[in-house]
Amino acid sequence: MPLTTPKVAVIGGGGNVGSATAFSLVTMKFPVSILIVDVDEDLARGQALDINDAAFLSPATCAAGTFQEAGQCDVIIITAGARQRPNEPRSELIGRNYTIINSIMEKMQPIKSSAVILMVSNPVDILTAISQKTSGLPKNQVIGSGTFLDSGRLRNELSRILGISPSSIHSGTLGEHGDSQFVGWSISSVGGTPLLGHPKLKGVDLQKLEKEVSRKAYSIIEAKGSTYYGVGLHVAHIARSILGDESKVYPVCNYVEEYDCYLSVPAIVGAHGASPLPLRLNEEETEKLKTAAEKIKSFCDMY
Ligand SMILES: NC(=O)C1=CN([C@@H]2O[C@H](COP(=O)(O)OP(=O)(O)OC[C@H]3O[C@@H](n4cnc5c(N)ncnc54)[C@H](O)[C@@H]3O)[C@@H](O)[C@H]2O)C=CC1
Ligand SMILES: CC(=O)C(=O)O
Repeated sequence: MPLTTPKVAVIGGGGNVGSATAFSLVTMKFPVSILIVDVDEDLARGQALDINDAAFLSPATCAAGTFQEAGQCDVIIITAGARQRPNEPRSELIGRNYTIINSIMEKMQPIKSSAVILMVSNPVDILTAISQKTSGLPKNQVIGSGTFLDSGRLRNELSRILGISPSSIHSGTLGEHGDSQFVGWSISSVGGTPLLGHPKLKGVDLQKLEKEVSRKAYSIIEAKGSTYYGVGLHVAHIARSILGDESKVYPVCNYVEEYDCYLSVPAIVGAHGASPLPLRLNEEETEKLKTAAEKIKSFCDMY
């Protein structure tokens, strides 16, 4: 346990995802000082006051702050920027969010050398890569929420089919937090047994299931305009694993040397940021991962 209370900044914390993340951190009941930063300072102040009312029942505290203060936090969560319109792919947000993310990186300088940046804004894989370059932090200290949320969605669906708790199903979505994401079926298991042999999966259209999981955000955005509760809690769990150096394994967007690219594969998440685990996918899935890496790299090359 650190001797001083760790500090987390949520940049864009005035918005839906940022405030849901800050609120989730408070409900997780560990000591943390949360700083809400937003270009809309009134909104940031209002969210901080509201969330701090909830923090009364938790060891966490929440206040509004500046970009400079955010640069000195232990974990810097970035949720600022535009969100998708109905039916819009995440990758189309790059034009709107590239400038925003660069301006945030500039305003935070000098960034604390041991800080971990946790990107959430979309397109998350591309913005993670870009913010690593502009922040000047080592590659392992800049990560994105990646496909952790998609993996949660997948495990919820599998839980419904199998009648097994989602936390006991080891399966995940990999690659891009976007339309090219895919399920690592060949490395999925339950109770130490390969998932694909499970009798309750017989007759289940796995391709359809995979598609529904990858389209879940579109369905939510169509119905209510944006997604935020699910991502907020997933991001809070990633932040806690970093702050507490918990070494949890999550499929986050992290730098994978083999592909010279940021993309989601299972990684150990701790105070150092993230380090990818060796991955043994089958041939077809390896091809899908390569395709995802090429797609992400081709976008990054344009910026
Ligand atoms: N990675 C993931 O799994 C998910 C990512 N997202 C992404 O999160 C981002 C935010 O979405 P929402 O919270 O729904 O949008 P929102 O519009 O509710 O909030 C965005 C916030 O960013 C602030 N902002 C804009 N420019 C800024 C700047 N230069 N500096 C500081 N703050 C700035 C705005 O004032 C606003 O408060 C979007 O890019 C969205 O696509 C959303 C859900 C899941
Ligand atoms: C919006 C988004 O990226 C999601 O909910 O997956």
